[in-house]
Amino acid sequence: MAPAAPFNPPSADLPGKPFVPEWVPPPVTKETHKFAKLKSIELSLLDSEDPAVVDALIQNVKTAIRDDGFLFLENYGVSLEQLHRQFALAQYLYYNISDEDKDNLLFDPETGRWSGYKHPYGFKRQRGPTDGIEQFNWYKPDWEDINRVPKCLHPFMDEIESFCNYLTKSVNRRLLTLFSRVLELPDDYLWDNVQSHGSPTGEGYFRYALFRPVEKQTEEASKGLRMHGHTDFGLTTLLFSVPISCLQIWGRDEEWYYVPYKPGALVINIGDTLEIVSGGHFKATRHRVFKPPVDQLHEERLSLVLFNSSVGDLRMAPAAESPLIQREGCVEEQGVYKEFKNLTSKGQLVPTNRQWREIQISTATDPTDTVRNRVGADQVVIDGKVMHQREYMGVKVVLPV
Ligand SMILES: O=C(O)CCC(=O)C(=O)O
Ligand SMILES: [Fe+2]
Repeated sequence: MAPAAPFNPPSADLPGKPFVPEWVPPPVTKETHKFAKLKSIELSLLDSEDPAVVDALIQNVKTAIRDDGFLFLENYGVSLEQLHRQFALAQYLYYNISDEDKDNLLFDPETGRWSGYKHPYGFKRQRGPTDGIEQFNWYKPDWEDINRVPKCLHPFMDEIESFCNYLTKSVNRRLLTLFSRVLELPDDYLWDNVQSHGSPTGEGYFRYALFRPVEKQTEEASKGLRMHGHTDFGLTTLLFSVPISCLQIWGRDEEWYYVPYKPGALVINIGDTLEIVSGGHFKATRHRVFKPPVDQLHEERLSLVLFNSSVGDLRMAPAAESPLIQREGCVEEQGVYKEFKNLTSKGQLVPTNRQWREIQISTATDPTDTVRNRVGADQVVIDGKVMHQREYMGVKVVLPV
């Protein structure tokens, strides 16, 4: 393939841009116990003129996503300095956002759209117990109307928008090429038929999140959980590897493992859509956010995330044209693909992508909710393990706690 152009953002020093203090990565944990060993993929190898190199790359991707459902992505075209500038902007946001913007731009997740500012009092618009998580999320309307963005970020929207355009239209597009090739489909199959378009994040969204250390009361109520075990509902999620270790991944041995810090790397999650479109060959990544190891308990954690979403009106189904699926059939051992297949085989319509996304956002529960998070309410015991069980539009979702 023609070599992909590296990220070339607008300058940080244009006239009128306020000074933004550097982001200094906090110290890495000394803890090594219960850390995952993730496979790492170099995206730049897709440009190689040697077909053997490209074949080996596709094989590596295939193994990583079929075995683990997650991988590290490196050499994708954004330098560490460019990335740290985005973390500096996220940090700047939380030092400078006004109370007026916090009120005016407050999210309303009950609409199914997690757009705007999330206060640190839980996942509902009304304030609940403190969870210490602040977020700003850009959806399509937030890209189109500057008044939906905190004022302190207005001078930097050129950089933020160009970052998201690069992540979506270069990094994610190349990533989808790798996945299309694993399915033995044309390079742009997933990009053209499944990925949503029309804004810097399509119908997906981009997030600047800040996790502050929590009080004892919050920690006790949530048992250290900051976000429930879940799978992302979209196509792929691009998470930036961060020094404060809170993100955990559910291993094949049914234990949680922290994702280690790899400076500059992206952690790639497979979303529900990709599990379904691949007929279960790719597993949606089961992950959660948990308190960090003891030596990081008092640190603030910034997290930047790009959620790539499939076309909203699409009813997800396996890509029947995939030679891999035709040859090997679908893989039904677990997960959302199996549940969708059950519905289809009963002659029922599966949710559209937008419905699937919006129902989960609008009914999200808090890790601090001691009424919902117990056996008999949202939890069940399966084979001696406590699992979180929800049902969305007739689709049962069972996830590790
Ligand atoms: O902040 C993180 O590392 C993960 C967040 C996450 O999983 C999500 O928002 O879906
Ligand atoms: Fe997630």
